[in-house]
Amino acid sequence: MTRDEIDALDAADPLAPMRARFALPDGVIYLDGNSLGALPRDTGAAMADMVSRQWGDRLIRSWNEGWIDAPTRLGGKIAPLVGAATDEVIVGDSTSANLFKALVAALRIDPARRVVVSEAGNFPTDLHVAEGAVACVPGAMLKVVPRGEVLAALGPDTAVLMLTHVHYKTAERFDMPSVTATAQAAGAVMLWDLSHSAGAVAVELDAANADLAVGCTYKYLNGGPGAPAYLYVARRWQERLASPLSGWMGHAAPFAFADGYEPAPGMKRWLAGTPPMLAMAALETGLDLWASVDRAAVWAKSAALWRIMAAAGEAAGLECVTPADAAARGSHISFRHPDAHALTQALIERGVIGDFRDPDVLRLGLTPLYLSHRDVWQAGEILGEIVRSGMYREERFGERLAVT
Ligand SMILES: Cc1ncc(COP(=O)(O)O)c(C=O)c1O
Ligand SMILES: Nc1c(O)cccc1C(=O)C[C@H](N)C(=O)O
Repeated sequence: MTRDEIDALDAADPLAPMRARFALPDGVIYLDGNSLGALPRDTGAAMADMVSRQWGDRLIRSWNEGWIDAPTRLGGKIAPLVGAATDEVIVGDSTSANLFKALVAALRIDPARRVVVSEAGNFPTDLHVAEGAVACVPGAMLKVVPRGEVLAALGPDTAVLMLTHVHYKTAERFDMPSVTATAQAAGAVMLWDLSHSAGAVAVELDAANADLAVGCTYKYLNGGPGAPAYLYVARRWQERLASPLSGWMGHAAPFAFADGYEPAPGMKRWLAGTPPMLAMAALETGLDLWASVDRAAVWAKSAALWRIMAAAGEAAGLECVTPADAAARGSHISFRHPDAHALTQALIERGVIGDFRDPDVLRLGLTPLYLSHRDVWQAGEILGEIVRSGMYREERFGERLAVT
């Protein structure tokens, strides 16, 4: 595509005004919003209000002035982004902790079903937490198989199929309705990790008849580093499942201060301890940005941005490991290259921030809310220059960073 054609796409982009809602540094093209989303401009003021007024002035009274309901209120704001009803999503804890709660709860449904099935190469925390969860349930075990074998691995002993909807490394996307239906036909509960999906691609949990889902909010939802995660439990399961982390905030009457635990009705039972209100304030600002956004325009722009970067990668002779079919991928693009780490570092030196995923993947996140078509095109031009010139082989790009 020519630069004029790219600029015409920006001129017609209904999401173009959203960019001004983010504080992005000058001289940077940020292609890592799939790891840590950009800072919304309103977040600073919202945090200042949280600290000075809500905490400083209102003190403990703030719990009755919006704090105590934050987990369900924010869950309700995430619900439309994942195709759920507002009373099916709650915000709290990390994705890792929510995975644990969901897995143990699902393993307790039927003592004859003791196996958690997942994909080799799933995001590490999913597999690590599953290891820990099965160790807490007598007789339970984890079966990790290659991606193409997950459905064949389901059997009469399967309790849960746990998959990440959009793969963190390759951006491959599972077909949620058909995979869910296959898992359920085998008698298993389906647990989706939506960390790379929500705010990136259309997700319809209720329409897919999903059972359980988790996801993080610091990527496409722009909640800030370590922002609280969310948990979805389909309505039909809500009174049948209970959290193994039975903390007081999930009690039916926390302020009755009872000795015995009685789970709250609905989603509140999945809460454990006190919600982190400073982090909740930042997250709510990120979520509120989505209220006025035409989601169909986001999914369409994601596909358009992807095509621009795919063309640049192809022109540079890079091997793309992300599916070309828009329905079979998320909103990032990954290239395999033996010097992917050095390429990532060389790009960062030129102002294009992407990331490296071990052992050989250069990963570029394409966030439709704040990237223009021109940004992605320009990043593609820079990528081409770096590859063709071979400058990424220079010694200074050889040093491995602790966090990539
Ligand atoms: C698929 C997936 N699950 C989970 C996580 C992270 O979980 P946590 O927020 O608990 O670190 C990530 C990214 O960090 C992820 O990509
Ligand atoms: N959560 C992260 C962190 O605390 C440090 C560095 C990266 C992350 C990430 O979120 C990684 C991300 N989930 C990934 O897909 O690679």
